[in-house]
Amino acid sequence: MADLVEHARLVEPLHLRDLFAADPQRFQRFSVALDDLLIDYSKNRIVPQTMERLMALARVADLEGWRDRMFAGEPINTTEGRAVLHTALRNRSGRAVTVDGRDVMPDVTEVLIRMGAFADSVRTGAVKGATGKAFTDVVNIGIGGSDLGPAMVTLALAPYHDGPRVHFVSNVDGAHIADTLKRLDAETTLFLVASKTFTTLETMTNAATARAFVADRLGEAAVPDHFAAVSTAVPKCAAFGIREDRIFGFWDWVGGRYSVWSAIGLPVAIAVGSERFESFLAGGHAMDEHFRTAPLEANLPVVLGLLGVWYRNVFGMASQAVIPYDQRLSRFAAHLQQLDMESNGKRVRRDGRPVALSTGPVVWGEPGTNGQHAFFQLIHQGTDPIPVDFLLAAEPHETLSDHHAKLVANCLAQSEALMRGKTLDEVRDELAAAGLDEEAIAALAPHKVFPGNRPSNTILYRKLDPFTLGRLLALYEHKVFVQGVIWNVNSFDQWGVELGKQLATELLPVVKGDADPDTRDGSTAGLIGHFRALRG
Ligand SMILES: O=P(O)(O)OC[C@H]1O[C@H](O)[C@H](O)[C@@H](O)[C@@H]1O
Repeated sequence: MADLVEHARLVEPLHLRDLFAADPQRFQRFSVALDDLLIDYSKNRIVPQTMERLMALARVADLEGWRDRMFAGEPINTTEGRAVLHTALRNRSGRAVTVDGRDVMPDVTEVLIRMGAFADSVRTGAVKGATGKAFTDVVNIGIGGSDLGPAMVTLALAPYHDGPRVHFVSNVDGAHIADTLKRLDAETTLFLVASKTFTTLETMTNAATARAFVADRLGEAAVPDHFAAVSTAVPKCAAFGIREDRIFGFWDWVGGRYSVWSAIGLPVAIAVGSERFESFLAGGHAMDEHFRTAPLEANLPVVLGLLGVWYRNVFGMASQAVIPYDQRLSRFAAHLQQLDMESNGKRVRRDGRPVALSTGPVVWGEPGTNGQHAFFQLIHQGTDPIPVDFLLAAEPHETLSDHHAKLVANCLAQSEALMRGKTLDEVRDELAAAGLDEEAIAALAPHKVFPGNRPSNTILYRKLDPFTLGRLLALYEHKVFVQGVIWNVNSFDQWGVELGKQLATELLPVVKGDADPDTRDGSTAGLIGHFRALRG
């Protein structure tokens, strides 16, 4: 890393405008592609030696070794003693994948076939509710990885959605399930309880409410016909009253935030059909094969990951924006937040010692063009540059006059503006041409200057179909993996979410008035006192 910091001294004074002017081949030099999926990374603050040094950093960190260990099913999630094999869920190669000497592929295939058949029977109406009616609505009850992935994918694949309506309930706030249920008829509603552990407070609370909703309207005996479950904890699903043939399992080597490829994808399969779900898996697999075999220099996740390291560790940039110019990816950033921030939001290394470098950035984003009219001011002229990933499809699903041309023009305009900026001289000339006098120009010009030299990647693909969505998601999963290797953290555990859960369990009886708040800190006790006073 020290030599990268040293190298950055050479790069820092350079402006992207000048780098483009000096090198007509810059786009060709700094773009990588997997078939139609192209990443243009030429609008980054880099020169050829930067990439060479970043690649050297990856080799020193043994990125290829870690990658191979992950694909081989070694227990690289050491704090939980688990393999990391979401790639097995989308393995279409026919190769065996072994964990503890056992090939997991037969189990993966068995569940995939069973869930596909169930999804398709719900779609055709062959699977019915207790009163003999087909399901018009499906409610997925889950949170975190058991919600964000399937919700994001279902929305992204809206043009292919020809199955029942699908709703997602995650929050323990009763508003979420109440607002959902009030639009639904119990007779035609199927509930999917999705939880890796089948213990999560939010999901268990919402599942109990949904169960009561069915039992109240259709009688207790109707419950099994209106529920299915997805979990690694099969006995717990059965204890909830879910029929064995409606329980779809997965395995502890699938992290929650990587689980949309497993039976957690059931709502997606119900929405778009098992065939399209498999096409989504095939897209993920295509990216896996690329990541596994392409040289680092031409490897999309590697390039994206290392550029992130460059900005995070050398330039100290603490956030990363992801702006899809693709409305149906409007939950993509929300999904990436869990993927990236739960994976690499770590402060100790694999060996438990404090990290030497800053780790995961804050990931955030909204679709363009909406973002332009909201927060882009800060991205263009704020004090802290923020690297941006733009995502863009060449072909829209809609043929609505020139909407898509306008969308594309806006996306390209934003990255160009960030790169070029606008100099004081350019601003002054513009204002003079508009007829302003010298005094007015002097007062206004500084406000209209854009520094430029602000980095972005543009990820351009043919069309947002299931296969491409699979490739995009796997691209970001592996990007996160690459960065975790460089930072030497375990990207696959999430101990940071535990303390809040523990304290919530302790606080519940206090909030309910069954225990005394005096043992809490002054703020918490004070808030509980005020809460109780407000509740009368
Ligand atoms: O699927 P579940 O076991 O219900 O877990 C749901 C989510 O909750 C946890 O708190 C974890 O931080 C997430 O990684 C997980 O996806």
